[in-house]
Amino acid sequence: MPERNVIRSIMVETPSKPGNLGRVATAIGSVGGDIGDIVTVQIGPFTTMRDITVHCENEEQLHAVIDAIQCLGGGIRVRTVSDDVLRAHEGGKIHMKSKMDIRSLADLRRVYTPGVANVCRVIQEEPEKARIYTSIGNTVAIVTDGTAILGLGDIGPVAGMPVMEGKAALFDRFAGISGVPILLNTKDPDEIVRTVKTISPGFGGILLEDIGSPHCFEVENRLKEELDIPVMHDDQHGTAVVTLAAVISACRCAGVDLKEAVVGQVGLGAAGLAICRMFLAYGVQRVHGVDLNEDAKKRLAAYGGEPLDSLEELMQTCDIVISTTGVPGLIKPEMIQKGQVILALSNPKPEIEPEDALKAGAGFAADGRSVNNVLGFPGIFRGVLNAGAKRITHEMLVVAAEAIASCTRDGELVPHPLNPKVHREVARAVEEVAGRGL
Ligand SMILES: NC(=O)c1ccc[n+]([C@@H]2O[C@H](COP(=O)([O-])OP(=O)(O)OC[C@H]3O[C@@H](n4cnc5c(N)ncnc54)[C@H](O)[C@@H]3O)[C@@H](O)[C@H]2O)c1
Ligand SMILES: O=C(O)C[C@H](O)C(=O)O
Ligand SMILES: [Mg+2]
Repeated sequence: MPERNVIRSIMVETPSKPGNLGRVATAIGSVGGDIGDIVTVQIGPFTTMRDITVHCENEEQLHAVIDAIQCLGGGIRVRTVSDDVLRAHEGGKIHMKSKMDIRSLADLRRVYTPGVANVCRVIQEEPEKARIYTSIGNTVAIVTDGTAILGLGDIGPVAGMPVMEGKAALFDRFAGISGVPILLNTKDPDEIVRTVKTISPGFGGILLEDIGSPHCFEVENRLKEELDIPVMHDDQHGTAVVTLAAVISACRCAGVDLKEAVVGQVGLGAAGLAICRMFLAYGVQRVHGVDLNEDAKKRLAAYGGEPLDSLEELMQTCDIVISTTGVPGLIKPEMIQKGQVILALSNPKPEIEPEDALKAGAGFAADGRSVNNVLGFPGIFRGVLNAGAKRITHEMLVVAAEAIASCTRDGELVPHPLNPKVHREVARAVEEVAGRGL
């Protein structure tokens, strides 16, 4: 089934006579459009208006759908075409809400002044009580400088805000954590570190998001060292955890020993280098990598991986290929070897569509929508916050990956993100390891 990323609401006017809706539906289907909801907005004596949600593979198909409806004639007309996803973002996706009801003067005095003053004094005397009497221990800052927003590149922090709001929504939905987007108007590592340290008292943890390489490595390392709350760069370690989980599942299905497999990483930026480090630390003997940037290849070599000269060579020599370049269509079907595992993880579009990779002979294939760090970061933070841990360790990341793999059903590479069990199991595994270290 081809992916249908273009979703639009088409307002169609038809004469109020039987059979017209059928003609419209047939026209949409005849050019490959997939119909979602149909809402009848208005039935008049002469004309009827319906809002039809149509899912298309691309913009060309959307235009073909519109033309097919317009060509029906007989008074059938497309009135408007609107973008549902854009509309759903109006006003943003998140909102800070009070947990306390404020209905009476007594409520007001308890929530706010003068009652609150005593709570402040309690925390002043015993600062660790902030964990009990404030939301700090359940709040994570989602920090970006906007330099590597998905695979869209350096589009700036404000343009990246929909992604940060999305991560906050996922934190809430899957782990009951308040995520607060923090947009930084600087790319300078010193300034990023200084700013995050300055705001850190208000947070139980820091999730760095879509901060580009190589400065993301320095920013994360320094913050980990200088803060006593957990810090994790999602694009590095969240991604590495989920990728390891997917590969564990693929190897289990294929009856292959992962540690003996040859792993090839295309793109050695934030996600790619962390994936290589994760596989090497897990005991995989041979991890190859390619990147356009020579410094990125040197970083791989410093961790014990083996840089290669070309994508073609990597595709010919590796059993498992993972790509995180942000370049759609980089991997061509003719490069795929029979039985290869292909994880093309770039968002919003992969280096090769999974169905094209499978058609070309891959044994397993997935893209960045299913093999996505949403399976990792909510549970990882739930686990460390529950345990009151000060840092996220490699062992915690490995048990998180194994927990994800343990929730994966036969024939799948990763579990569905809406399966609440996966986030619970990741949190449980991480909390257990974190608890041992305290
Ligand atoms: N599925 C997920 O959960 C997930 C998580 C993180 C990142 N990603 C995706 O991975 C991509 C990269 O993200 P990042 O944060 O690592 O970015 P990044 O900018 O840190 O890294 C991208 C790397 O790819 C290299 N590259 C670019 N074109 C290349 C080519 N033709 N051949 C080889 N190397 C090439 C760049 O030199 C760079 O080192 C993005 O599209 C992002 O959406 C997916
Ligand atoms: O945001 C996502 O969907 C995953 C990942 O963090 C990315 O940058 O692509
Ligand atoms: Mg990201």
